[in-house]
Amino acid sequence: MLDVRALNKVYAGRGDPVEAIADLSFQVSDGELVCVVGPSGAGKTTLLRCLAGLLPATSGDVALAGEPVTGPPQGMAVVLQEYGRSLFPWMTVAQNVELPLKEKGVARGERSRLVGEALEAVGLADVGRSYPWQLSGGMQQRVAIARAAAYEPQVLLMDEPFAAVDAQTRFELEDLVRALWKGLGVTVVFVTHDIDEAIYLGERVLVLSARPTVLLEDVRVDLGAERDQLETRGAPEFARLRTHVYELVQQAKLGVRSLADARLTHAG
Ligand SMILES: Nc1ncnc2c1ncn2[C@@H]1O[C@H](COP(=O)(O)OP(=O)(O)OP(=O)(O)O)[C@@H](O)[C@H]1O
Repeated sequence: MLDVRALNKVYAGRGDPVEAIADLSFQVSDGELVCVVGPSGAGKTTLLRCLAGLLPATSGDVALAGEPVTGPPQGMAVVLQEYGRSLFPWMTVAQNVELPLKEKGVARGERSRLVGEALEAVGLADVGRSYPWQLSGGMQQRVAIARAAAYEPQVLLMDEPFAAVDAQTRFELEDLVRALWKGLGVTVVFVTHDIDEAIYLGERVLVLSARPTVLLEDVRVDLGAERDQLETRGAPEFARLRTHVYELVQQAKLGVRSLADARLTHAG
């Protein structure tokens, strides 16, 4: 579904050029949920923006379902951290969710059905007529997720979407993403700086090096399809994965740029 080959991104501004991404190649299959972690400034947001067609690559290719991504493709939806800025305050919740469907050319009756279903799916069936600013931060982020879900994208890109909500809400939203992912069969790429979140959510975790970014390891997460905040996070395999990914990120911060060079003190 997503094919990233030899992606390189250099920001060439007025000052010295900044090489954010050195060389990244990976694939995401149809219906997979892949998380991306790495040290701060590792180029995670840059990668997501290149995937979304919001930023041109300096070299290399990104393809969505075999088609090169040269601008924002129809089949993608993006959810960002700053829900406050991604919803229009003068539109009701339902109008916010409906807007991309209008732009897509979906007929009125179908739009109303999709908006209703999406708000229902995120547990906000009752607030369609409210305005975003009347809702809590967690609820606003649910609206942003409902808007992405209603659009029925092939690929959903999420950039630290839960960084600004409290821990309790964050757990609920993580379970919502897993439920929507399963329900919609959508392909998800989820960027986070939170290692536990990446492991809890993902089927794979891509661990990035520090800038300029390369892929340190593509870690497979075998925690089963059904995940539970208490049970899954308490499982020995979760602890093993967390230790492994934590060590990799620490090594990345020290400048390690390949798995072969990483000094991992814990087995596995
Ligand atoms: N528009 C820009 N012009 C120049 N440099 C930029 C620009 N945007 C990002 N960078 C630089 O590219 C590098 C990667 O930034 P990016 O925001 O992608 O990292 P990140 O991994 O998402 O960071 P964080 O985890 O802190 O959110 C950083 O060194 C950043 O300063």
